[in-house]
Amino acid sequence: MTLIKVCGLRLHETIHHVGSLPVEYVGFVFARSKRQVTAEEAAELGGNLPDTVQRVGVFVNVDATELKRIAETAGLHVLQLHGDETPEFCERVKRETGLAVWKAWGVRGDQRDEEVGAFAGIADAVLLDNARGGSGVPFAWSEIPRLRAYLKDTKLFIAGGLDADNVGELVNTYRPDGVDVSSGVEKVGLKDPEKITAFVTKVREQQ
Ligand SMILES: O=C(O)c1ccccc1NCC(=O)[C@H](O)[C@H](O)COP(=O)(O)O
Repeated sequence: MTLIKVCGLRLHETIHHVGSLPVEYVGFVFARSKRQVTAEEAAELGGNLPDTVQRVGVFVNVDATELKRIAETAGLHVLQLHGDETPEFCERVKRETGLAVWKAWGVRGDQRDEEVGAFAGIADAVLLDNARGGSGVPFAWSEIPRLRAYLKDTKLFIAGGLDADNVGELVNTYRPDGVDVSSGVEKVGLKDPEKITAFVTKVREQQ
């Protein structure tokens, strides 16, 4: 089964809707973004989710002490690190928080793509994304098999410009462990319940 994460949630109505769907993860963005929430807001929003849905915090280059503080306040299960965090930092944060750590990797970003292999066996998952998080733009999916080979058994999530129209092809062709969506389930900057349902339905149809 393909795991599904819906990211960038900010409103109670959307949380209720996502909580009623077969979705495994919701993401709260703590990085500077139009989707940014505070730890307190995330705690309140996340408190309305069923226990089956794990809460993922999205961070860019935040120090370990602040990560811990936000994770505890917001009740996070997973830390998604979207900046220049090293494998050593991921390992330390995992040890100190006891939480799962996902490393986001901007395909064809500042680092050589081969370096993603350094996170294999350290991060609980690697999330391949466009060079900039939350951009709504896909990267070249033809890169997926090559990058996956560096990751060995580490879980692979795909993000970046996914929507109900293209996720079926992605899942069918590349069989990632999980998919992550944000812009593709929005309408005029807000999460759209119909688009979220269409996305989840499309992913589940591929099983
Ligand atoms: O969503 C943001 O605004 C954001 C800002 C800074 C760093 C990461 C961010 N999002 C991370 C995510 O997990 C998104 O779901 C992922 O990048 C996919 O976004 P999209 O292309 O909009 O579907």
